[in-house]
Amino acid sequence: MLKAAVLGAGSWGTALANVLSSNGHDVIVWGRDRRVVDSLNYRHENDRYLPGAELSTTLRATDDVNEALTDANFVIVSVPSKAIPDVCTLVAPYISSEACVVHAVKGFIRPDNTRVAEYMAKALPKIAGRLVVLSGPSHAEEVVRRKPTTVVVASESRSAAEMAQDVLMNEHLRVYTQSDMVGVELGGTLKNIIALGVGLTDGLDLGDNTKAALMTRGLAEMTRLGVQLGASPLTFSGLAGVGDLIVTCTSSHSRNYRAGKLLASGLTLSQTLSQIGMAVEGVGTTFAAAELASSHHVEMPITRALRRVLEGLVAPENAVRELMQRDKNHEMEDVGQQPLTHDWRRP
Ligand SMILES: NC(=O)c1ccc[n+]([C@@H]2O[C@H](COP(=O)([O-])OP(=O)(O)OC[C@H]3O[C@@H](n4cnc5c(N)ncnc54)[C@H](O)[C@@H]3O)[C@@H](O)[C@H]2O)c1
Ligand SMILES: O=P(O)(O)OC[C@H](O)CO
Repeated sequence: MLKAAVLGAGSWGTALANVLSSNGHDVIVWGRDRRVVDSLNYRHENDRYLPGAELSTTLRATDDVNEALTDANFVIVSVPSKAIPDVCTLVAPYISSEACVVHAVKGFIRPDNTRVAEYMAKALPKIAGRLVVLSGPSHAEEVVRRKPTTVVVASESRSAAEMAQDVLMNEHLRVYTQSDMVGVELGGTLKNIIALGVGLTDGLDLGDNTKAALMTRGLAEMTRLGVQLGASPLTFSGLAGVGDLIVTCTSSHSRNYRAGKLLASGLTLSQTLSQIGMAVEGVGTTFAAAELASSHHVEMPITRALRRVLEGLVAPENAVRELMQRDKNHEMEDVGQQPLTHDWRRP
């Protein structure tokens, strides 16, 4: 049995803590909101973020980070990306250099557009070698109800990735290891842009062909940026790429997809975010990816169009029209596919 700490008492932190506790580990969740901490301790429910889901009765919670991290040799960080700098500062004095630290965050650190693992490795150098990224198609609402789910854990350290796999895996949650940390992190992060876009086009009733087009061409631009930032292109055809893209673009659980739909209904961005009331990582990620695309000279037309929609510079219908009217292109132009027939080799 491990002593595990989960930092973040939102939907994902709670669902992951429940997995660990159901697997027989001694788990304590740290949350900053006393009301949520009390709900976890006294009602075995997270009535703010996962109402109605019954949690393990051995799961404990605290608002004292020192208490959470004392003797913890397995730590999961599951707060929104914008909270990562503050959380790193807060935990730095207490986290053990022996701990295996898994981050389950899907976003960039603004304004520098740093990956979360990259940021954490610098902010918490003592755990850099034991850092793991957890990603993949996994809505907290389903994980907490034990629906069969698959995720990926990636690390530079094979033993850290395998420890995370052993500790988290059970008959409802299948955990794969990976060595491509950058790809696993970027797949889970960038798909949120496309889910926002699909929510918008579904909200405008543009149909299933449009959805398939956005998902497929979205995956192409996610992969292009990922490869420029050091990822393996193959990772984008795995769980952390296409797997997470499918679940986020097609599930009513997705906050990013729902945010897109609300925007299409005419709500402003701030009205949309306050109506959702939870992390909608795709918004910050759209700005981050558009900036990274421009500094790395990567073509990301969907991301660029969505950024203009979020800035209020173009109506969603017009953004779609502009995307459809882009210059003619070869589907595999950007991935360097060689022509397959003699005829294509003619100038
Ligand atoms: N919900 C899911 O199904 C799911 C699945 C996979 C990954 N994720 C990712 O997990 C991360 C966390 O998302 P979530 O879904 O749990 O969000 P959430 O909105 O459900 O909960 C966010 C939690 O973080 C806390 N928080 C916010 N700012 C904080 C700060 N400065 N210090 C401490 N705590 C702070 C909030 O109080 C809340 O408990 C996101 O990057 C998200 O993309 C979520
Ligand atoms: O609810 P979303 O849109 O933040 O998506 C949650 C997870 O990333 C799905 O894998």
